[in-house]
Amino acid sequence: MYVLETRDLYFSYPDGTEVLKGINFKAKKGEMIALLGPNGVGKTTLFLHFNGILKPKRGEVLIKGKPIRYDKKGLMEVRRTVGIVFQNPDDQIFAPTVKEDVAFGPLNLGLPKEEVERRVKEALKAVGMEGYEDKPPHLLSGGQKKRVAIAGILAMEPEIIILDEPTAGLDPLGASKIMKLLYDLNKKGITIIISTHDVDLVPVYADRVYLMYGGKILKEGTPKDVFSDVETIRKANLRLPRVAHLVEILNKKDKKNIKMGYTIGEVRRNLLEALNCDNHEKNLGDVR
Ligand SMILES: Nc1ncnc2c1ncn2[C@@H]1O[C@H](COP(=O)(O)OP(=O)(O)OP(=O)(O)O)[C@@H](O)[C@H]1O
Repeated sequence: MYVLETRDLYFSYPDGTEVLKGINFKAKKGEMIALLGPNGVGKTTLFLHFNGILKPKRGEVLIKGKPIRYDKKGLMEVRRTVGIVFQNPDDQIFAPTVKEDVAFGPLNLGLPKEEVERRVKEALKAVGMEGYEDKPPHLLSGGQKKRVAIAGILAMEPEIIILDEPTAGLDPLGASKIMKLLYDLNKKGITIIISTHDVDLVPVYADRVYLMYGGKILKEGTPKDVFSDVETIRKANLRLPRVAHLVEILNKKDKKNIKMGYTIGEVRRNLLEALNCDNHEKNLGDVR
């Protein structure tokens, strides 16, 4: 059984813009999935279907095998299981202080005060924002706001967290830190689904990739499955990860024969192999 599934999903906005054209998407418990696609292909629109904010024109969305019910009770149930972190934290954070903001969701669930306090404390700890409890969110940096938005969702203790372009607008260090945080949350068992057009980050963190273009899924599989189909990647106006592009150039232009890789770790290992370095295995550690 899948924790989240869409079957032949179609959606158009009221102005007639047809955005989703038959999307079949499946997430297994504990997976870290990247929905990869350039601007405007419908990633956000698809995500808004994952917890019932938008209702499909045709097809269905299933959470843990059950179709979403779009009445108040059904939507409450879905939102306990699936949390969404929007692209712009300002769309999500509105309370006067960080702790009130993170407490908002659990309070709405009607949980006792002590339980809310426990969840707020744990969520802020998980995102590394302890000590900011009384700070007004509008005084935080972009990266800190993103963390608070994630904490607000974590405090709901969802099984699935959907993040719309979690690294957008962050500097390289901030982006890596957010991805590391998501990686750690995923290792604790939370299913994570992110949308992104950052092709360098995807192979490092994702177990599986959906490549979206023109309201359709063009390809699905492991990062290796998806990125080895260079033609489809380019058709979707994306590119290979930089390190894979380097291997492509070395093989094509310099007539080398280096095994392809998609992360720095993989390419480093493959280059060392090609250079016949005999001691590389024990020095490499994590090949991501
Ligand atoms: N409320 C709306 N009414 C009409 N059209 C909309 C609305 N919201 C989005 N669209 C259109 O739907 C299409 C898909 O938008 P969406 O935001 O889902 O794409 P995206 O892949 O998330 O893009 P990005 O990577 O830029 O965030 C775009 O053509 C957009 O202009």
